[in-house]
Amino acid sequence: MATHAVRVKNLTRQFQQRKVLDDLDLTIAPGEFVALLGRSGSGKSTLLKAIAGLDHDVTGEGTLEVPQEVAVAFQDSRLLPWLRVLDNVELGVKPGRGKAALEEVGLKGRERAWPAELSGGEQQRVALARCLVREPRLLLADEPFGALDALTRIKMHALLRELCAKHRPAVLLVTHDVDEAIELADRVVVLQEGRIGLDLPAHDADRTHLLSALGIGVAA
Ligand SMILES: Nc1ncnc2c1ncn2[C@@H]1O[C@H](COP(=O)(O)OP(=O)(O)OP(=O)(O)O)[C@@H](O)[C@H]1O
Repeated sequence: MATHAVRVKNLTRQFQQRKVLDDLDLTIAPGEFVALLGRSGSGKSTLLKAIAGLDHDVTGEGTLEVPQEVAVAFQDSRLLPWLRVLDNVELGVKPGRGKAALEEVGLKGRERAWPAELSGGEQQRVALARCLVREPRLLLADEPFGALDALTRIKMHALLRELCAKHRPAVLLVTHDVDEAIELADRVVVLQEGRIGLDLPAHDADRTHLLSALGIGVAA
């Protein structure tokens, strides 16, 4: 088995003259769940897009080793409104696995619904099902729960944990939420000045320390 699911070395990305990612290194082991924190504008989405292969302008002498089986989930579900739920899930893959994937995310019986008939949380479930049918070795998620209410977010955390335990993809989850990072991930990394400035096992990650790394002071 490969020793890593993702290996990024010396990755640089600049916009005009400004380096957003500056010689960045990051390795993720197979099946490892990594949460990526960082201040707003620190380059989290830029890194995710580069790893997803959605950015063709990354530069540097870098290495970017990413498996072929990658699935990406965004803050909005990006479902196509003119396709029914099942067709959204099976878009671009061999049909047949969508029904089971929808059942796994708790949407049995909703295969023929239109995206607009679903709640925000249900739409994110469909987006997760769409990831699942791709049997990804790597799941990239850019604040997938950011737009959900607190209760729905808690339910989605439980679902994501369950799906990850079962399918064991490597995960890179971008989040603003320190508690979400500690709760879900095996490892928490913080993007600072274009590089991974802090890299800790989640069980060692201290909330106050992480908040201060993000520039958020906490009153004692
Ligand atoms: N296409 C682009 N053209 C110019 N600048 C860009 C482009 N994409 C991103 N940037 C800049 O790169 C920086 C990092 O953006 P990015 O979206 O990666 O940050 P982020 O950490 O994901 O932020 P947030 O937490 O607010 O979503 C920002 O200053 C942004 O303005």
